[in-house]
Amino acid sequence: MIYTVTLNPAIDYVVNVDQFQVGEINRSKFDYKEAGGKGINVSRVLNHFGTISTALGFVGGFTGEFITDYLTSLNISHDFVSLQQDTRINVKMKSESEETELNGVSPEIKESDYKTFNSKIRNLTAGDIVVLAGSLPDSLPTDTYRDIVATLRQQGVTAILDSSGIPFSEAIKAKPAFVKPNNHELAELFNEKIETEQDIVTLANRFIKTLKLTMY
Ligand SMILES: O=P(O)(O)OC[C@@]1(O)O[C@H](CO)[C@@H](O)[C@@H]1O
Repeated sequence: MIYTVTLNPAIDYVVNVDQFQVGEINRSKFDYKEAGGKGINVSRVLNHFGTISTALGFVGGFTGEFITDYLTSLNISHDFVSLQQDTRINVKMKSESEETELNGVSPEIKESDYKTFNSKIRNLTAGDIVVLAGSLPDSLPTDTYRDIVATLRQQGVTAILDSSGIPFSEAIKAKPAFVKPNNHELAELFNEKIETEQDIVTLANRFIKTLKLTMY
């Protein structure tokens, strides 16, 4: 069975304006809301290609309800832990030439919430595949992905990771089966600048060599 984990999901509020102007009233010409967060997006794409997955993570409040209703309407199975505080709202402002994003504050994950989530992770078994994707909520420690990956590996579960910053550099120590750093994440990991395609290749090779991981 495939599972996706979105510890920090969001309602993505996508707003289209002609020319975004800072400090002015910008009027949307077309907008919509959808369930977002990188793990949920993986579940949506898998669903599009007819592959079943279950979305795990945390949702809360009316925004959390929007997310579960949205996934249910697409026939995507989900088993989130319910939080007291609202799931965040991320605003994606699309203008003619560029996109500006404003990602909201994550709700608090209490110790008891995390325990409930962790017991779901501990119930997974050999042969299962888990995609862990996106940022961590502020209330979770930066080694959270590392712990999850280590637990999954012990259980014979394949862990796939797409994250960034310290949570990513910590998690790769637990050796997930697959990772997918983009150019910014690679540069951040090695504290280097990427200016050319060759820089990407060089850092990617260094990454593969030093960490003995598979990269796509
Ligand atoms: O704040 P994070 O977790 O890094 O990213 C969250 C997010 O920006 O990533 C997805 C893909 O862009 C969106 O659906 C969502 O709003």
